[in-house]
Amino acid sequence: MGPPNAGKSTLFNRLMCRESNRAYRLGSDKKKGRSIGRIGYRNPSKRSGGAIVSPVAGTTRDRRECIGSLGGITFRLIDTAGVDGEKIDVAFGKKNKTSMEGAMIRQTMEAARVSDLVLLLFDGRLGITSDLLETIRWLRKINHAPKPIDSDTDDNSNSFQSSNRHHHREIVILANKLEGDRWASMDKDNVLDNLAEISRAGLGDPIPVSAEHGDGMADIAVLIAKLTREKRARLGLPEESDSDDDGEMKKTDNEIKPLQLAILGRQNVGKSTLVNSLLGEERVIAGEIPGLTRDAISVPWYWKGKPVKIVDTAGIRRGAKRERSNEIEDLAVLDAMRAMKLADVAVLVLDAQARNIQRQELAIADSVVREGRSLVVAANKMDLIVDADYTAHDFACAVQDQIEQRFPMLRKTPVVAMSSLNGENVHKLMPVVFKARERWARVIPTGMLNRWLEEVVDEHSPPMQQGRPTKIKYILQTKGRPPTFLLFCNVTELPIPYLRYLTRSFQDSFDMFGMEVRLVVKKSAENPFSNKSTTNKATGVGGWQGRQKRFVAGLKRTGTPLLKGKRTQRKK
Ligand SMILES: Nc1nc2c(ncn2[C@@H]2O[C@H](COP(=O)(O)OP(=O)(O)OP(=O)(O)O)[C@@H](O)[C@H]2O)c(=O)[nH]1
Ligand SMILES: Nc1nc2c(ncn2[C@@H]2O[C@H](COP(=O)(O)OP(=O)(O)OP(=O)(O)O)[C@@H](O)[C@H]2O)c(=O)[nH]1
Repeated sequence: MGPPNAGKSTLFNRLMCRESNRAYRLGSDKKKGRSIGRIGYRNPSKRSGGAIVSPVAGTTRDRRECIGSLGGITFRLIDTAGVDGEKIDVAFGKKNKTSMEGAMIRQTMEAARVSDLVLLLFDGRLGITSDLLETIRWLRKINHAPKPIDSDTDDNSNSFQSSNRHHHREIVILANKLEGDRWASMDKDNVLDNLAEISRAGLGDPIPVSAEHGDGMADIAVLIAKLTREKRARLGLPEESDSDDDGEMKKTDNEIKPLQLAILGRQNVGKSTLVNSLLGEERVIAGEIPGLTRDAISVPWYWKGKPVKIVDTAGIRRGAKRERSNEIEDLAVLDAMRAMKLADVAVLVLDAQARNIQRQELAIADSVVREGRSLVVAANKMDLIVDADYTAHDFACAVQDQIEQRFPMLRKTPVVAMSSLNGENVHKLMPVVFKARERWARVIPTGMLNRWLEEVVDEHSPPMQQGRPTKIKYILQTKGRPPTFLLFCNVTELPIPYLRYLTRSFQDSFDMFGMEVRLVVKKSAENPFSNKSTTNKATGVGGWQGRQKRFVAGLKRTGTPLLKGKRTQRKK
């Protein structure tokens, strides 16, 4: 926490535990920049997955959370928006400001409320400013506010119930940007003049640190270790052993994997409003200013007892519409695309007032399926459609038609028409999302697949190639998420229209809409399971039955037996 531009996000990124925050375990930004496809961004920047860092004051808006780690201790880490005099006036009701200012301070206040330790950062090179002093006064006031039921016991639910238990938060002041010997060599008059004020606040001397260079992290580590020990003693927990936190992490790994849900769309279509409506609280900042959301905010949540990680993302404008020099917007789009790549299901939010799906939205839909994610469309702001002849159903059909024209494989993509602002039909979204994930991850029994193949080939056989009949002998699912199949044929390729026919028929038969169905053609002289000579003489198990057994066992074990096998062979 601290004034704008103090280096809070830089410190957040430094303390972020990349191991535990899997969302950030991808390769280099440069590499991902290439695969983003049509949406693209101009500046991959130096950042690799944390909060957006920029010299522009007021970059961070939402409260961003992750698991932090320092000195072997893991903890919940929160980045907040910069606090200045104006926002504090808003907080105390002295000034009526835009909903954005008010929402920013509410989010920051909530972060302070749920924390055991507040690291109050300021730019040590500037000395102590009036903004910092005001922030200190404000923090002292909220320091004695009730703390919610211990966040340790409530980490995943995100529902901070209030308790009457008063809790003292430790506030520590960090003088940032003092790398190397800057602190020792700087003229501290300005700082010392104001130290008395800080002392009066009972906050002790500032600790010189450099978030960018990592100086002073040992001091923060000692502080966190001390607080952790104290908290354990308070809660009556045994002394921490070295492996304790690792154990906790492993336990979390083994729990049911949450559904990763990314909320995507153009600016101002109502993504944040939808997230808040689903969560039933003002968790992210929503408002009429376009481009309000910047960081992709991931919120753990339970829907009907099922874990979900919902990610609100920045609105995506077409590259051409973005200002050339707007690095923050580029970074925000990059973050949104990263969230999409990690999602199981992506909800594309549209503004129903536009009547037609926009080119940019089609580009987002295209990126979602190219990345192998499952797509659901939310037609928002239906309350603003006053035309009685134009119903939610009409809109849903129009959207489906337009998507189909551009991307035939995306026909019948599920569309939910709703109004996030008044909550109408919002409850219909999550069942559709869960169904979409279930289908996307589905593994279809080989027998069922081959019966389907026989039927479709009987109905419409593949065209001859080079005067010879084309034979599709067998089909196997090599992978789910997205569904991927291997077609064993007597040719290396099947004509695209025929592949389309197979895909359409497959989608109709297995109800797999809103995702790419990947059909890979493999030339094979024989049906892979008809070779009886593979019988193991020792066990007597073999032929196609043995192969199929091993295949199914492999599929259960890894989900991608064939691809894995290939990879291993290459490595050798
Ligand atoms: N020299 C130096 N610069 C730093 C250090 N920490 C952060 N910065 C720079 O300060 C600028 C602001 O950093 P941010 O982390 O975005 O600051 P913030 O407090 O999150 O800013 P807001 O989002 O505006 O509240 C960036 O240009 C950083 O590179 C540091 O330790 N030393
Ligand atoms: N009438 C109406 N207004 C809505 C609805 N959903 C959102 N809004 C309004 O649309 C505006 C934008 O909402 P946000 O939720 O901030 O939109 P966003 O897509 O997150 O915007 P960015 O942060 O710019 O990407 C706000 O003024 C909302 O009140 C809706 O269902 N009906």
